Amino acid sequence: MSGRLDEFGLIARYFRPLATAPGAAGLTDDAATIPHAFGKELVVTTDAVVAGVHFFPDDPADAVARKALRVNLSDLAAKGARPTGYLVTLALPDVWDEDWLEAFSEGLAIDQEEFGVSLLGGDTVRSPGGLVISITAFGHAAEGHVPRRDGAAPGQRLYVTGTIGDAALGLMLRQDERLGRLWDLSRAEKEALLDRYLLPEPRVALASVVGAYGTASMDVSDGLIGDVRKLAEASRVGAVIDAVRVPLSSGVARAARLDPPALGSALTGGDDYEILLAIDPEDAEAFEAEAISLGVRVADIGVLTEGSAVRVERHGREMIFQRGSWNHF
Ligand SMILES: Nc1ncnc2c1ncn2[C@@H]1O[C@H](COP(=O)(O)OP(=O)(O)O)[C@@H](O)[C@H]1O
Ligand SMILES: Cc1ncc(C[n+]2csc(CCOP(=O)(O)OP(=O)(O)O)c2C)c(N)n1
Ligand SMILES: [Mg+2]
Ligand SMILES: [Mg+2]
Ligand SMILES: [Mg+2]
Repeated sequence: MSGRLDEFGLIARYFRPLATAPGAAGLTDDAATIPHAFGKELVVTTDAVVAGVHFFPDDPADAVARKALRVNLSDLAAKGARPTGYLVTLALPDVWDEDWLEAFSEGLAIDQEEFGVSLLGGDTVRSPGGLVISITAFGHAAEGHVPRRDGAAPGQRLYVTGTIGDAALGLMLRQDERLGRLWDLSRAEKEALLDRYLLPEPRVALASVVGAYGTASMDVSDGLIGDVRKLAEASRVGAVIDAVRVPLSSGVARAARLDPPALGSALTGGDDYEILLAIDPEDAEAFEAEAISLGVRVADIGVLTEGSAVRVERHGREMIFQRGSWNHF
């Protein structure tokens, strides 16, 4: 069905109701404003999601919208920032559907409520190719408490939040449903993996704790092993990761037992949107206690070392990976 609304009708109907912040000017102006917050740092990030690359073209529109927003909130949380607002650029295929757009804007509305953010503006254009959604998100962090990727030092511990590999195995299940039998997954485990792929859970609740304790931090989007390498390289350190300590959900743990290559996929597949951070050993106990009090599971998966080698061990043996993480090219 071809759209009946024109560009501006579409913006007014589906996006204006989301522009709740005064600085968004009801989406009737050339630019938005963000008020200054004393003692805070304005943190900004952008990530695009593309049909066929980051999600399946037939994924529900509300989930696509929420994924596009959440991958950005994940980057903010990794920098110790709570989100405040965001811009959306929507490149819509020639043929679009009002039901799709309505579900898309409803998805954004749900997450605006959940994470306390407002739409600030954006752009809507026609795409002769596939659907592309680019979001730029803004957040505030306490001044001087924005952990970068380059702050880790030898002797510090490496922590990761949540569980790793659910989304990557969820994606593999989407691509080949027979894997569900090979991995002997229950219905609930299968659903959990598929859900994690469809809808990441950014660790927004942990932002201030990450800012307070992280000496270096990043979110895990491309794959744990490759992302550890990025953090280690930025910090000019090496690392030893104990694969046995990497937290796995019950579905991923069983898949890894029954089908050993699934462990490699979990550790390198990406789409986790968990936070990887370095912590001074003296702060480890306090950090763990604060994370637990916020309901976020954190696990010590290894140590940062002198040098530049990133080694992954399992029961004392080195694990070798063909690829440590996703790469677009
Ligand atoms: N086209 C671009 N123009 C400017 N900066 C870019 C571009 N693409 C990526 N970057 C920057 O390169 C760095 C790495 O990007 P990326 O791997 O996408 O980070 P993340 O995984 O946190 O989204 C980031 O600082 C990002 O802002
Ligand atoms: C249909 C589909 N195929 C493959 C993937 C796997 N995948 C695509 S991009 C990506 C990495 C994360 O995306 P990227 O654009 O690199 O985000 P960033 O690292 O910039 O946050 C992964 C694991 C997917 N999510 N969906
Ligand atoms: Mg990016
Ligand atoms: Mg990131
Ligand atoms: Mg990436």
